[in-house]
Amino acid sequence: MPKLLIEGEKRLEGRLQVHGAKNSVLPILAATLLSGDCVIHNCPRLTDVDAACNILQHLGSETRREGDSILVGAADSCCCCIPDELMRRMRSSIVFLGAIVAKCGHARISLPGGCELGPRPIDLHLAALEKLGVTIEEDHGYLNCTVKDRLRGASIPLPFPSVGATENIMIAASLAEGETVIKNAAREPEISDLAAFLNACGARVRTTPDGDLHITGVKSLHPAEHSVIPDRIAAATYLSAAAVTGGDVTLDGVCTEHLAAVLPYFEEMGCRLKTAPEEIRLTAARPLRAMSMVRTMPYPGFPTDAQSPLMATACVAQGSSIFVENIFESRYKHVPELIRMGADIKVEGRVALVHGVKELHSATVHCTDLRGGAAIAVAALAAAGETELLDIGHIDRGYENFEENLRGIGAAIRRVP
Ligand SMILES: CC(=O)N[C@H]1[C@@H](OP(=O)(O)OP(=O)(O)OC[C@H]2O[C@@H](n3ccc(=O)[nH]c3=O)[C@H](O)[C@@H]2O)O[C@H](CO)[C@@H](O)[C@@H]1O
Ligand SMILES: C=C(OP(=O)(O)O)C(=O)O
Repeated sequence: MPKLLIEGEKRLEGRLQVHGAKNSVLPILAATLLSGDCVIHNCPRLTDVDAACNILQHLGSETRREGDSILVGAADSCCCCIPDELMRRMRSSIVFLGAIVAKCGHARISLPGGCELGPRPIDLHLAALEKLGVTIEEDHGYLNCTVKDRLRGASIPLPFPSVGATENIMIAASLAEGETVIKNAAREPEISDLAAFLNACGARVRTTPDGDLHITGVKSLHPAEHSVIPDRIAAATYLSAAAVTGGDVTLDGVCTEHLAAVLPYFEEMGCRLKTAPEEIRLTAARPLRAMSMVRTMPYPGFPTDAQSPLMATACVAQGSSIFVENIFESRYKHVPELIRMGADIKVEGRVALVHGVKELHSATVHCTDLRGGAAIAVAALAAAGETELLDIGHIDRGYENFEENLRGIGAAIRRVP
């Protein structure tokens, strides 16, 4: 199994281009099933994106990569079934359900994979699709879904603004008869990006000032060309890497606005930020100062996906930082690995208390999940000695050219088979 070897204590300096957002490109690729013949630009090279293309191919669409673009051909006939092996490869496989039922009127899928962050039920997805007229029956780990006639628009109040459920409803409701209103819809930038793509294909999706999403169903969608937004979580990770190494790094191709909840924490740590709409320069303080409380919340709050990379920087900041994880029940799996590297962290339920230490040291550590793995790599960049990072397949799900990017700004990091 490949692993990363990271020799720490190298100051990061230079410029780095941030890739397109994993959490945008995946639902957009699912939605292409309804429009066909699309060109999607700024698609990162990630194993999750490969998985999405494999699902599209299995369903009957051709996909071809040209540079950072993916060309998706129209599926003449859709096979309507995603096998278990493909479903398990990522969380976003569930977002294909809304697309398949809208296109074919029936679907057979099993449960999705993705990072293990505690229970990740899909009850909100299924209840919403039922409201749109889908009948769902469980059959030995598979869901058999059927639509009588056509999907019908409905009022769908979400008890929690689930990102995936909002996406599934948006895609399915685009071809439903009549209007769908999603109350308490997720507001993440990736939701707006999916809406922009659907609208480019002829859908009618709009957000009202109170944050509700209104989707007026249309008869069919047409092909479109779309460019995916920058990955705000990759940006937050590379800023964390710059901060923890006392570095001076400029990120290109970002959307600063999407990072509004994250950037103030770097300033609190004493880092200087110079921002333009598509560029952020971080000049780190030495030593870093602890952060006040970081509470993860749905957008526009602090993103749960950025919790672990920021925690890695807090490990070497002077003073104590508090993290409160409000989105997932079990998103501190990286903590025992950081402790192996000398971090001082206590976890109680949703709260993690990080006492900054003077120095981290190298160790043999495992990626526990995607962002947890990236966080451990960030810590290793600051640690004395050479860290051996295992199970790096998690990192490949969400970071394009992770080690090349970091090496380009001065990190001593290499992948060994
Ligand atoms: C591929 C993708 O875009 N992944 C992101 C997406 O995941 P994902 O779409 O899975 O996240 P959700 O917003 O749906 O989940 C948030 C919370 O709602 C709960 N829930 C969700 C659905 C449901 O049917 N029932 C239910 O109880 C989940 O268990 C979790 O506790 O949003 C998360 C929250 O911003 C991010 O961390 C993930 O990176
Ligand atoms: C949790 C994440 O991904 P997924 O939902 O695909 O598991 C993530 O991107 O941090």
